[in-house]
Formats: sequence, structure tokens, C-alpha cells
Amino acid sequence: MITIPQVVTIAGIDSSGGAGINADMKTFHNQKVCSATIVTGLTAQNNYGVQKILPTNKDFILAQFDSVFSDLEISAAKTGALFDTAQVEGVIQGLKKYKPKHLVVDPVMVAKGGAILLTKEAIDLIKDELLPLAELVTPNLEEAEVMTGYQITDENSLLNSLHDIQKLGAKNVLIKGGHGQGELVRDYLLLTDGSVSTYDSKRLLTERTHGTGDTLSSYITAHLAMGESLREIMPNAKAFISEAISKTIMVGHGHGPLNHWVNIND
Ligand SMILES: Nc1ncnc2c1ncn2[C@@H]1O[C@H](COP(=O)(O)OP(=O)(O)O)[C@@H](O)[C@H]1O
Ligand SMILES: Cc1ncc(COP(=O)(O)O)c(N)n1
Repeated sequence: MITIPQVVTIAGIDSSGGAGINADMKTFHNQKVCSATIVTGLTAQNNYGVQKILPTNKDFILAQFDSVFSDLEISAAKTGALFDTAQVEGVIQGLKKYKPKHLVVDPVMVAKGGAILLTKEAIDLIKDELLPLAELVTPNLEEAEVMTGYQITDENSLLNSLHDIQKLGAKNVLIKGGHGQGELVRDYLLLTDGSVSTYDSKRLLTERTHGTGDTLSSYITAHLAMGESLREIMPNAKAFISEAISKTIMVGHGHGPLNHWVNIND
């Protein structure tokens, strides 16, 4: 008998396969954890953008929670695109009922092509009620600005944002630097103990970055399920995302998908 860590992604499906639940499952499979899915919505989407969205309703989200948690031994969960207040309410209710040991909240707001994946009202609910449940929240620069209500213009405002987002209730905060500028992409991690660590990688000059945030947060979720600490996980998470971006696969147009077959131990 082989025991494999079990995780769940609570997010939306991307019809083109590159982001959302699709990216999560590929990352989980790559990292050898078994993943269940709780679908918050379907998207008609490709690498040019999102053409249509069909959110699932609250009852159906809760039904999926009951199905998954009454059977699998879930040790870590992550959330992705949650669309609107009904979906966020369902997810909060489900998480409060089943209390997974580790919870990563990726506050997905806008797709790479510019489509809105979260309403303003839903953002408020996430800030008020979902973040206090999170072990880690992983905003990109724009998402961090929306959460705090002020712009990140320099290192100082970035550090303030980390602390202000932690005050909303998330134990640990990772602000990702993919949308920044300069030769390096720097991610900032604020831990519960108040320490800040930075993780740098070479900025890869490509627009084929569909699903980078999903892939990074899934990688972290997989390794939390394995019992590793965020400090142990982050250097490998950055190496994995850099490999997945740089070993380009030519699929679709525009913001093409990542290579989820990479192995950073090769
Ligand atoms: N062009 C890039 N080169 C290297 N790493 C990148 C690049 N873009 C994003 N990343 C990495 O991918 C992860 C996701 O970052 P980001 O793109 O900011 O998030 P999101 O997909 O949520 O907008 C981060 O760890 C970031 O450092
Ligand atoms: C269903 C779904 N979930 C999340 C994203 C964000 O992905 P990206 O990393 O490209 O911004 C997306 N485009 N679609």
C-alpha cells in the first residue's frame, strides 16, 4: 500500500487547460500528491482571454465539499478564482465545516488577458472572512494594492502592504513580483514571527505566463501537505515556476501555458 498526501483545489476550470484547476492538478500530479477538486465556476477561456464565465452555485459548492471531505483525507486546500459573493460564501462555509490543516488563499482577481474573475463585493468578503482562515495568502502586486487600498511604489510600501495584509488575518503573506519591473522577479514572504524573506529569480522575458500564480500556489500547497515549512518550500517553488516558464511549450497563442512536465531535480 502506498500512502499519498491528499489535497483539494477550490477554484475555476479553464477550458484551454493552462490556468485555474487545470494548472493546479498538473502541478499536484507533478509533485506526486493526489488532488480533489471543488469547482467554483467554469470559464470559456483561451490564451487570448476569458470569453464567458459560468459560476457554480453555493449549494453545489457545499455538496462538493461534503463529497470530497467525507471520503478523502485532505491535509491541505487552496482557493483560486471565486468569482462572486455566493461562491465565496459557499467556500467559507465549507472550510469552516471541514477545517483543512493547511489553507492557501490565492486571491485571483483578474486573468492575464484582463478579464475580471472576482467582484468588488466578493473581495470585501474575502478580506473579512476568508483571510482569517488562511495559513498563507498569495497576492500579486495589483491584488495586494486592492487589498490594502494603496499603491505599491517602492520597497517601503511593499513592506507596509505585507504587514497590512497580515493584519487582515492571514498568518503568512506572500506578495509575488511577476508584474513588477527589472531584471529580477522578487517575491516577498512575511511569516507569522514578523520576519520577511525575499526570493529572487531571473525575469524571463516572455508573455507565455498563463497560470503562473496558480502553479506557484499549488506547488506550495502540495509541499505544505507533505509537512514542509514555507521557508523550506519557497526556494524550490521559485525554481519550479522558473523552469515551468522557461521550458516553453508551444500551445495556443497569446499568454500561452506553462510546461508542467518539468522536474527541478533533474
Ligand atoms: N516573467 C517571469 N519570470 C520569472 N518568474 C516569473 C515571471 N512572471 C511570474 N513569475 C513568478 O511566477 C509566480 C507568479 O507570479 P505573478 O505572475 O506575479 O502572479 P499571478 O500569476 O498571480 O499574477 C511568482 O513566483 C513569480 O515570481
Ligand atoms: C479559471 C481561472 N483561474 C485563474 C486564472 C488566473 O490565471 P493567471 O495566472 O493566468 O492570471 C484564470 N485565468 N482562470
